Amino acid sequence: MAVKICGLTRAEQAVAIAQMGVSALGFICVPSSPRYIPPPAIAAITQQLPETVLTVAVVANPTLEALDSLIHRSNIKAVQLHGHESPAFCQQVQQHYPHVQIIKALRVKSKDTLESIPHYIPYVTRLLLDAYHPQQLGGTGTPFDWRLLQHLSIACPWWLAGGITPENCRQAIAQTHPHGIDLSSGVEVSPGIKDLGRVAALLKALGVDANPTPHS
Ligand SMILES: O=C(O)c1ccccc1N[C@@H]1O[C@H](COP(=O)(O)O)[C@@H](O)[C@H]1O
Repeated sequence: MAVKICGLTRAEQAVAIAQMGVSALGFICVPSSPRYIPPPAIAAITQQLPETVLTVAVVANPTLEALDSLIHRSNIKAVQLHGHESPAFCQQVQQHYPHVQIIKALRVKSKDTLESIPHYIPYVTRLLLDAYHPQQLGGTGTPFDWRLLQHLSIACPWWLAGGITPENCRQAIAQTHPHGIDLSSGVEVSPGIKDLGRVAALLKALGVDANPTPHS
């Protein structure tokens, strides 16, 4: 089970959370977010992380030029497209950056959202199914109706997001069977500041072992 903790803004927290055994760390590059962190600050953090951690830049409706600048300045391994990006745009990103993993987030409003999934599959590394909120792109702290995923077979790796917490993570996984989970506000003290005790509680609930020590 992959575990991504998103919305990091502090190097010491990113390093500590990586050492706790998470698979991926996310950095919000959407300027309107209270968790926004600029690309040079991301680069300063990612260079301190173990190679094994997937570093993810979260963007919304970027141009290819903006993505180019972000990828070169932030030293990340994956982009999370969290806006209204089309399958054709994902294909362009894939062609331009074959070495960068593509995570396409779909904000699940109804069953109709899920009908677009097959169109994205050829162009993404994995999908992320997050909650829909009319005013917020992400980091809402609200789960969507997981029953919408019942009887749905998704033919590519996918992660579940939206309101996951240490308390509900096991139920979320049991009900939806994702390949990974992604949390932000459920393990936070305040936007961008993580609660390491809650991250530890999450990993304990999931039975994830801390990394061995080479990076400590
Ligand atoms: O966290 C944000 O501020 C944010 C802003 C813009 C796009 C995505 C954002 N966060 C993503 O939201 C989900 C889940 O968050 P939560 O656990 O419900 O708080 C996660 O994928 C973040 O990458």
